[in-house]
Amino acid sequence: MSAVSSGPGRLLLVGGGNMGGAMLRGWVDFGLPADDLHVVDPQPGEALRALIAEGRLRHSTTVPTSPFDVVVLAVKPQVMGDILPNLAPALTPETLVISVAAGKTIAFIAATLGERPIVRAMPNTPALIGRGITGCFANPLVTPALRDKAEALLSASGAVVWVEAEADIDAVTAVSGSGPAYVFHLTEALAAAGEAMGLAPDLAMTLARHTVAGAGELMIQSPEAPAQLRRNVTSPNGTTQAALDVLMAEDGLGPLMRHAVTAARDRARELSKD
Ligand SMILES: NC(=O)C1=CN([C@@H]2O[C@H](COP(=O)(O)OP(=O)(O)OC[C@H]3O[C@@H](n4cnc5c(N)ncnc54)[C@H](O)[C@@H]3O)[C@@H](O)[C@H]2O)C=CC1
Ligand SMILES: O=C(O)[C@@H]1CCC=N1
Repeated sequence: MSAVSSGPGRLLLVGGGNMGGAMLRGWVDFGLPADDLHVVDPQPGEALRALIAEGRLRHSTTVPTSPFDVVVLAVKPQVMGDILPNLAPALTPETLVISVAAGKTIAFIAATLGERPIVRAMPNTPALIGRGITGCFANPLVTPALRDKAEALLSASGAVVWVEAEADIDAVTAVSGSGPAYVFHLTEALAAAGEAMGLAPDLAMTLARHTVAGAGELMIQSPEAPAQLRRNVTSPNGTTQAALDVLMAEDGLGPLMRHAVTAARDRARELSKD
């Protein structure tokens, strides 16, 4: 994190919504000075409005005319095409562009912004509490120093991993970019199952939330693999085994998850064509 504290230079974030806002929180908490952090968003949401009110960053509704060292694109993929032509005043040939937009390729971005250092990054919303993970791909114009800068910035949101093939970003999107939603839905489904067995809704949700959160934390803190942690819960012929016989059946969670994650990956591929 020292690179962020010592300054990545001037950073422009385009789009301070759910994802941009979550990354912003990490940059603010890690001490990026307000004068070096500028957000363009014509309709700032609640989180961004709070940071603006606290004086933690600069904000405008259009792209500023001064150049930036790093420009992070966090608008919806569908509006990327409208945004890119407006960015010229904020760019120098050395500006590092980081895009978190699902599906939008480096070639798509370079077609408007020109050949330049570009990183495609796929973060996730646990970034809001510094517990995200970001998968990244850098084009060949990203020097080792720029890669370090990107990694320092993105690690303000949690872990950072790099992939060697740009196409893998679509799979990263499907696994970890969208992944928090699967876990939240699992929590909803677990609570609903408890409710269906007669537990009060609040109690069922409390049990489900703490179970998912506790199991998640255990997976991070324990040296044991998830499969072993699962075995540790499963007494032979006990209650867990009865449930896992359903979840691990041929038509259980495994194929369903593969089906769902493949749908997300395929949608990322489609977004590249919009
Ligand atoms: N939400 C998530 O969990 C993740 C989202 N992403 C990517 O992040 C990007 C943003 O997604 P969200 O934050 O979920 O969407 P969002 O709708 O919450 O945020 C988008 C923001 O862009 C702003 N905006 C719209 N037009 C603009 C313009 N012309 N100039 C500047 N800002 C503009 C909106 O006012 C809004 O605040 C997408 O490309 C998505 O694929 C990536 C990883 C995870
Ligand atoms: O749903 C989406 O398209 C974005 C990308 C990953 C998470 N949210």
